[in-house]
Amino acid sequence: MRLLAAEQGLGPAAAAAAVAVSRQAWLLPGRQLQWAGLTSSASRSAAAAAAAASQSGSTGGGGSGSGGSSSSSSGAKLKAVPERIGFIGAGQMGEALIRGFLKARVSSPGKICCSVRDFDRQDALERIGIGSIFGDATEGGSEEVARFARIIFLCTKPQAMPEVLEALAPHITPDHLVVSIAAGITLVTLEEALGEGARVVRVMPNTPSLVQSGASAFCLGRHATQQDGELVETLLSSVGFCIQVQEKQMDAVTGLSGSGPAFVYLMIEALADGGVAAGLPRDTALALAAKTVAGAAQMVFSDDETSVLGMVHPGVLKDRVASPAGTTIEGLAELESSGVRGAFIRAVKRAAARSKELAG
Ligand SMILES: NC(=O)C1=CN([C@@H]2O[C@H](COP(=O)(O)OP(=O)(O)OC[C@H]3O[C@@H](n4cnc5c(N)ncnc54)[C@H](O)[C@@H]3O)[C@@H](O)[C@H]2O)C=CC1
Ligand SMILES: O=C(O)[C@@H]1CCC=N1
Repeated sequence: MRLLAAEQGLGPAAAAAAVAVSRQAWLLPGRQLQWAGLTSSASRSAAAAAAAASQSGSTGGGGSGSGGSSSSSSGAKLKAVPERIGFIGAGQMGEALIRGFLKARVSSPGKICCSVRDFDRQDALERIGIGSIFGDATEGGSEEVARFARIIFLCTKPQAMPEVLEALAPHITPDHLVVSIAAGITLVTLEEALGEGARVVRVMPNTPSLVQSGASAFCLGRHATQQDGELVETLLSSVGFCIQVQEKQMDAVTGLSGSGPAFVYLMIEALADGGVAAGLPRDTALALAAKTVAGAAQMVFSDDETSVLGMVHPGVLKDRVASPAGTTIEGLAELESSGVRGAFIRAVKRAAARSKELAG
């Protein structure tokens, strides 16, 4: 059994560092995950997640420097990506990624271009310093993006993808890497639309990427190289946790971590409502609710004698909160009798099923 840092006579800072080191040792790169369905790169990503959680709030700093290295959300040094990056569509998720990349300094405004359809998007991008803003992707924008950038993120709605892919296809060369974040749109659809040999990666990010706390999964197309995978991993790791999965798992990822932030916001809102109902002012209730959710999530990545792969089972943590004949068990009983557990399971399954439907 490992000695706790405190038992070794270390102060709080050294103790924290020792815990981080022991966690990293537990999650050494290359350590094989035992869980089914996760690829080997998952072990690197799980280590990043554990480290990220142990350093909550660390973001790699603001600003928009270029070149050199940057910090991932885990605090690890990342190389800034030298390739120019294009975005086709920059709404909620596209802008979250752009802002996240800039905050992490993995790219810089001069190395990013966007094709946008609306004036409000153009204004929003200009405000964060993006200078190369082209028009609608179906009206010349995609050609300009392909000329400017070697990595092209497709960030339009799935329903808009057929026309976007059709407009982009003639301009894709073997030098381009195309990264789609569209829910449901499969690698085969992307590859067939973009033409033989197109290097494609399918990603499912989520909006907390904006604050370097994203959770993303990706899978590689037939012609994407290992370097392409590493490049995408570098970009996604700069804005949070990232894991490589098999494509057949992407709908489940979409239902869980893609849509999941909305489910959690609903939970935070409801918790805050409960606080108000119990007598708290709204702002106090909301702050307590959100901090409770963030802290509870962080605890899953804490290191103790029960942790596996840097994670403590939430059931163990739940039991530690609930005192015999106390307050928590009363609340838990209410949640269970209301079917909340089943509701979350069904919500993820339904969102995953919708992702599959979007494939067409
Ligand atoms: N919102 C989220 O939390 C997540 C979204 N996604 C995926 O990201 C994609 C975008 O979703 P959102 O950002 O939520 O949608 P959004 O509607 O906020 O953004 C899409 C943007 O694409 C633009 N657009 C549409 N057609 C265009 C064209 N021909 N040329 C240039 N721009 C065009 C729209 O004007 C809009 O600004 C979707 O495919 C979705 O499945 C993936 C993960 C999470
Ligand atoms: O709601 C949607 O369809 C997108 C995909 C995942 C999150 N938002």
